[in-house]
Amino acid sequence: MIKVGIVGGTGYTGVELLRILSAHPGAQLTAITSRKEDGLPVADMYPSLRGHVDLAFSAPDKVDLTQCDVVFFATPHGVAMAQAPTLLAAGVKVIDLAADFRLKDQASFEQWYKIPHTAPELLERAVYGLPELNREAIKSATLVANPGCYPTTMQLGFYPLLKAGLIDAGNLIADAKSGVSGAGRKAEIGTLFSESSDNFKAYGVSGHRHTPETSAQLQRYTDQKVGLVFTPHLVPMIRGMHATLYARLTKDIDDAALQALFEQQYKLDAFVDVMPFGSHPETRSTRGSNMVRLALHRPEGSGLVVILVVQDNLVKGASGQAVQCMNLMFGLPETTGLQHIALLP
Ligand SMILES: NC(=O)C1=CN([C@@H]2O[C@H](COP(=O)(O)OP(=O)(O)OC[C@H]3O[C@@H](n4cnc5c(N)ncnc54)[C@H](OP(=O)(O)O)[C@@H]3O)[C@@H](O)[C@H]2O)C=CC1
Ligand SMILES: CC(=O)N[C@@H](CCC(=O)OP(=O)(O)O)C(=O)O
Repeated sequence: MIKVGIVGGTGYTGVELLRILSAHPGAQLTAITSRKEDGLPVADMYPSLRGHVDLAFSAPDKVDLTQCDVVFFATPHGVAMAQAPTLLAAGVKVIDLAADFRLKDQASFEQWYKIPHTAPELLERAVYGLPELNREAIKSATLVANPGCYPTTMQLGFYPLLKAGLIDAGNLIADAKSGVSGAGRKAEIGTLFSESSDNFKAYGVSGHRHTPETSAQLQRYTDQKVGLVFTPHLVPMIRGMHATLYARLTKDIDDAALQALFEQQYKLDAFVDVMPFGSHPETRSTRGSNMVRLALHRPEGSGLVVILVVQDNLVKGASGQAVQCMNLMFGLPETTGLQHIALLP
């Protein structure tokens, strides 16, 4: 059994890790930290886990995480970089759900995240944890940078077209919407019920930190200079993410060939569903599951291809993807513990 530690077990991605890992046949939950809930049984805070998780939260300084085989950081940016060096030196694998190791360039990290990077020597060692595009590297990784939720949708949608050289990489547009759980469990005015329900707004329009993350990753797959305009929006739902991606086609290709390109690309990927051409994937078709569903469209006379991508921001956008990486890092079948079917309605 893989001994698992979770730093930040009370947050939304932390409890999602608990939900998935408590039913994972190869994982043994060993330590779960919280600074505020030290000593509280996990199931007292989250009754859905009664009978499944019999551990209590521990203050981070009271647990020896070096006894674990892998530690997940479900914490704000800056926490994993402080603790990863010690854990890695002790032979513990680390999966960070935050952004500490996603950008290879320290200056870019510090510019976008507004905190100093305290472990820049680990940036090269970190492997970007998007299995569909980086599977082999993840298998031998000791430090994984789990992608952001929006970047997962953008990369999986644009990648086949970029790799095939079919689009103008300098003019990619992503218009994306997230449920409010994307902002985490911490108290903030913008996520109050009376602010976020019955309301709809864009944010981060002039610059969001997921733009440099996505551009840097997409740049690996094309010789053209990637240019991306990304606009996130907050929608009044709890879970779910919908990205509408636009790209200009630079080569002649018919609808059937476009569809075949995506089907061929993802035919071995259990968690990417290429829906029939012209479909309209719904966020609820991924709710609680590790699936990404996508569909292609060609608006009449526009010269554009539109890719619709949906996922659950807390599962494929965060904790499910992190467990998918863990499975690869420990030589388990990639789908282990991740085959939940989405909740409907
Ligand atoms: N929500 C989402 O959809 C996604 C989130 N992410 C990223 O995952 C990370 C976690 O997100 P989320 O679960 O939403 O966040 P939450 O705010 O819901 O939870 C944060 C957790 O971290 C703990 N924590 C906070 N500060 C510290 C600290 N200094 N040291 C140790 N533990 C700390 C908190 O518990 P306590 O205060 O008790 O210690 C809490 O358990 C973030 O970096 C986020 O950007 C990535 C993809 C999607
Ligand atoms: C709705 C909402 O607020 N979403 C978050 C993204 C969550 C995520 O993926 O975060 P990290 O890159 O920080 O890990 C945001 O836009 O900041």
